[in-house]
This record gives sequence, structure tokens and C-alpha cells, in this order.
Amino acid sequence: MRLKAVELIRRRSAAIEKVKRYLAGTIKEHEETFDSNNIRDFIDLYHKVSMDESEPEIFTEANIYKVIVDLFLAGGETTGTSLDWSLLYMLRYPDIQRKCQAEIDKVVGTNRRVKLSDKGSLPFLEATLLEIQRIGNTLTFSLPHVAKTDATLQGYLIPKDSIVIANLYSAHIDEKYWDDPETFRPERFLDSDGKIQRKDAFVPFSTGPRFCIGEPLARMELFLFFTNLLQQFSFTPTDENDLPSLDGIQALTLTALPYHLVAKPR
Ligand code: HEM
Repeated sequence: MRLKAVELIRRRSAAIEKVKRYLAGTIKEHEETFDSNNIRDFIDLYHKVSMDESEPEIFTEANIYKVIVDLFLAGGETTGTSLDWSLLYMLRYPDIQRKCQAEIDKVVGTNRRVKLSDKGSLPFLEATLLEIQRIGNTLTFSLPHVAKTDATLQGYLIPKDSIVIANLYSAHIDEKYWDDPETFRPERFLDSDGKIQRKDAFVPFSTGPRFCIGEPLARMELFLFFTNLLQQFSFTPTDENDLPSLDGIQALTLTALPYHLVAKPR
């Protein structure tokens, strides 16, 4: 499925506005019902600290919104959505799922959990995760940035103060950089010796000085969850004749449509 940039940005902006309204309402409701003897959750705790704290310029109302966005959206929603895509692709590509499991069985076995230190010995698994990120496009665009000065890029003038958003999705489906980009093929990330090969056009975490600050954490989480799930379970669709769609829906992230699966202990 080819996606249209303007439409995606419009939908993402609408989702951001919805989340802002929801968060503003939730924070206000917490303030109105706050009881320092009954701390119900993170918002209450933040509120309590902001009253106790000697640094009021840090624990401001504006900052609670930013902390929630960083923790739950930038940190949680993105990685959760990527994991969602991972299982969906395993349902749709059972041969690749079996190949991943065979690599885990050979390198790690079944008597212990997969650890981060196994990563270098599991290249097919790593390639599969990279390919899922490329084709799943959890974040279709970078965040908006502002041009600080006039700049020229490939002959185009970008005037000072323009808002610039990088289209990461277009880099992941560009035929100049990827053979047959719409095909799911983890091997494209392996060289002739079966080792991982990096690709310049692979930018799921964006690029430049403001690229995703959580990249190492996200890559670690994806690896540990994905490998340990595949070590313990085989994933199949609930109905072989009605496979879940690979089309995403653009909200804050490009999210897989809801689907069911069967997780069978191995
Ligand atoms: C698979 C998971 C993730 C993906 C695909 C992802 C992707 C991205 C992308 C594309 C950006 C925009 C960079 C730009 O505008 O150029 C970004 C920014 C950011 N990400 Fe992530 N991210 C993920 C996980 C995380 C995690 C786990 C955290 C933190 C716990 C995190 C925190 C942030 C923050 C704070 C920013 C803003 C950085 C800034 O403005 O300088 N991300 N991420």
C-alpha cells in the first residue's frame, strides 16, 4: 500500500490534538480530585512532588504534559506499535518465523532466556527486526523542526523559520535504495557472509542531531521481547483463510489494524 504524505501528516496532527485534549482533561481532573494521602498514579505523584519540590521551575504544569508524552507516547506507543507489527509479520510470514526460531534454538536453546549479549550471534533475527521496522514504518515522519536560517537543499530554498518534516516512510520505500521495496525480505539486511549490513536509507529513528534519543532503549526492548516471545511461542492466525491486513492506520504512529492471533507454547 502506498501512502500519501499530506494525508498522513493531517491524520497525525489530528491524533496529536486529540491526545492533547485528553491529557489536558485528565490532568485537570487529577488536580481537582487530588488528595495527598491517596496517590493514585503518576500524575498525582508528579503533582505531589511539584508542591513539595524546591525547584518549581522544573515541576511545572507544562512539564507534566511533556513528561507524559515522552514516557508513554515517544517511549511506549512507538515500541508497542513496532512489536505489534512484528507479530503481525510473523503471522503473515510463517517461514520467516520458523527461521527465526531455528536460529534461537541453535544459538540459545530452550533452557535459558535470550539475553542482549546473544544479539551478535542472531543475525537473521536482527535482520528480521530491521526489515519489520523498514516495512512497518511505525513513525512515518520525523517530528516538526524549524529552519534557523535560510538553507538550500538540492537546489530548493528552505526559508528561515520554515517548518521541516522529514518523510522517513519515503526513504523506506524508495526503489533507488531498496530492491522490490514492498516485499518483506529480511535477507536484504544481510551481506554475503550472513552478517548484518547497515543501509543509509534505513531511518526509522530519523537522522541528524535531533534523531530519536530513545533508539538504544527501543532496539533493546524490541530485541528482548521479540526473541523471547518467539523462543517460547509459535504464532498463527486464528483463521488461515482470513489473514490480518498488513495495511496500517495513521494515528500518532502508523498502527496495525486490530488483529487476533493464536500463541501456542512451543
Ligand atoms: C521503535 C521505537 C521508536 C521509534 C521508531 C522512534 C522514532 C523516533 C523518531 C522518528 C523521532 C523523531 C526524530 C526527529 O524529529 O528527527 C523520535 C524522537 C524522540 N524519541 Fe523516539 N522512537 C522510538 C522509541 C523511543 C523511546 C523508547 C524513547 C524514550 C524512552 C523515545 C524518545 C524520543 C524522544 C524524547 C524524542 C524527541 C527527541 C528530540 O526532540 O530531540 N523514543 N523517535
